[in-house]
Amino acid sequence: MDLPEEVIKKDFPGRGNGLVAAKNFPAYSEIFRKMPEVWVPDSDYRSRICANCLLFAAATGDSIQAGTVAKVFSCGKCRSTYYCSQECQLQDWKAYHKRECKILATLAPQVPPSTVILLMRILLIPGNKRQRFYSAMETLRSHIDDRRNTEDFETSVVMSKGAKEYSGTELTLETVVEMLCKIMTNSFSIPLPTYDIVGIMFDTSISLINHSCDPNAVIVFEKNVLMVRAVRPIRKGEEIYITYTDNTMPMPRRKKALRTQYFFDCQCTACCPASLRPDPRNDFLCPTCGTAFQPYSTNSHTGVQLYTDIQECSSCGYEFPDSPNVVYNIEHKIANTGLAEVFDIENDRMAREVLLKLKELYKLKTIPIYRSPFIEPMASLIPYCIKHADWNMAIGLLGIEYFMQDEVRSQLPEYAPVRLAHMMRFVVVLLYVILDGECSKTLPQYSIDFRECLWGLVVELERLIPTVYGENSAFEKHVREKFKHVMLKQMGPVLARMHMNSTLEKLGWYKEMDKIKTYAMDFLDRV
Ligand SMILES: C[S@@+](CC[C@H](N)C(=O)[O-])C[C@H]1O[C@@H](n2cnc3c(N)ncnc32)[C@H](O)[C@@H]1O
Repeated sequence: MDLPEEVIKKDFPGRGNGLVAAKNFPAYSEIFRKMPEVWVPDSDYRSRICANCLLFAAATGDSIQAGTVAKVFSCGKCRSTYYCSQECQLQDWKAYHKRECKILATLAPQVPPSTVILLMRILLIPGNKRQRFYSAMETLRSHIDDRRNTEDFETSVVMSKGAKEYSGTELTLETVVEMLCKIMTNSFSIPLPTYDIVGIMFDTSISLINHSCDPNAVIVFEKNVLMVRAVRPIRKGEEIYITYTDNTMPMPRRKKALRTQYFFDCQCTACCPASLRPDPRNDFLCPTCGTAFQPYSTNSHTGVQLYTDIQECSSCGYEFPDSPNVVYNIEHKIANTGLAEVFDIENDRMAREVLLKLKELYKLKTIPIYRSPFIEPMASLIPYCIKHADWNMAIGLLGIEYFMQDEVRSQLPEYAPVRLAHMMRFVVVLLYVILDGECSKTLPQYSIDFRECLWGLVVELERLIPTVYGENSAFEKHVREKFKHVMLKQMGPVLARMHMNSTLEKLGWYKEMDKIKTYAMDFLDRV
């Protein structure tokens, strides 16, 4: 394993190997960057992404959002691996594809799951390189014994059998299964700046980064280059942590997800009883005065959560009628809605159902809008609104996300990549609203100047992108180009230049955005 010189491998009791900083890193700085050792696009994106550089060949509808290449073409032999240029094709051919191409061609038109292709790529590594790679994999955790007791283990065995057979490896099935378990424990997904997950990657040094629900680092991608970036100042010798799970979930759900997927009980600063502190991700509210209270305490050694025995609101004295089961009952109501499991809105009926459930939950007044399970379902409704050109609802939901969820949620400082993705989506919707000539028809009673809002959001995005992706990233370039195009088209060159030289405050951007905020709050009351 070639460990970047900015980090040192260290063994930590209870969590195994981890990476520590070899020097001080200021907040927002890059810790290191590297190309992962192996990566594979996800099945859904295979024909829309360059398998080598991971540039996104966008359909017209997507093109506003993602960095674009003109188009991708498929490998003439297997017809299931796509590239944006011959150069990329050649690079991938030499690195991996020449050994897997025949196999994929035989399997066509079926394409194995991306995890199986990744496993095959590893099994097919030739000669000396293979020896080095396998010995770097040696110490990684597989959790194979934990996995044996899970429902999915049979599927893993079937996948391993497939990879063993296709690749013709001489390794035993048991070894291949263990390798797959290592991949499952140590691989990471590849997000675009828009937060679409387009692939899976595996790298023996990145795998060493441990988890915290209060991380000090984040992984982002610029094409096929991975960057580990500090989101807080990190001192020399301090361990580097990223987050493995949806970090917006409340503590019991995070713990459960980590236990099921990664087989450990999280004792980070956000989960540990000794350091348990107010955390908006966990908040419940007093239904009378709206004061937030912390519902959980935890015995993290056994992984058992204990609910705080709440009898009355410490602020207004409201006596909870269902004390001492207040928290349990709220949790029960959340579970009954099934909202926590909503990640995609598949059809109109589902959209209506989700809206109805959101409404019922909101009416209870005990769960804040910035907390799960409001976040995911609301975010999933946004693409649905875009698809149906329901701009009133889209702007209501985006306003809630921008003002009431992203700003309040802990762990989401303004430089969090997901916040940039949300801002980008806001920009896209405002663009549609303006370009469709829908401006005047959208929320006329609030007299919002959507051009002003769009302009301000783009300026904010431009300011924040370098903190997340570094200077001169493709994402920044893309936003700038898009922004210039819109500015020129919508305002004319003279006006556009005037805007560029003014501050957001002078432009009244905040005033216009405030109108969206007011609308979003009204929207909430009407949900
Ligand atoms: C991607 S690996 C990280 C490297 C790992 N520590 C190793 O030695 O191979 C993920 C595994 O590391 C362990 N791990 C990661 N973060 C942890 C944490 N905060 N506490 C305890 N174990 C952790 C878990 O066993 C998890 O399945």
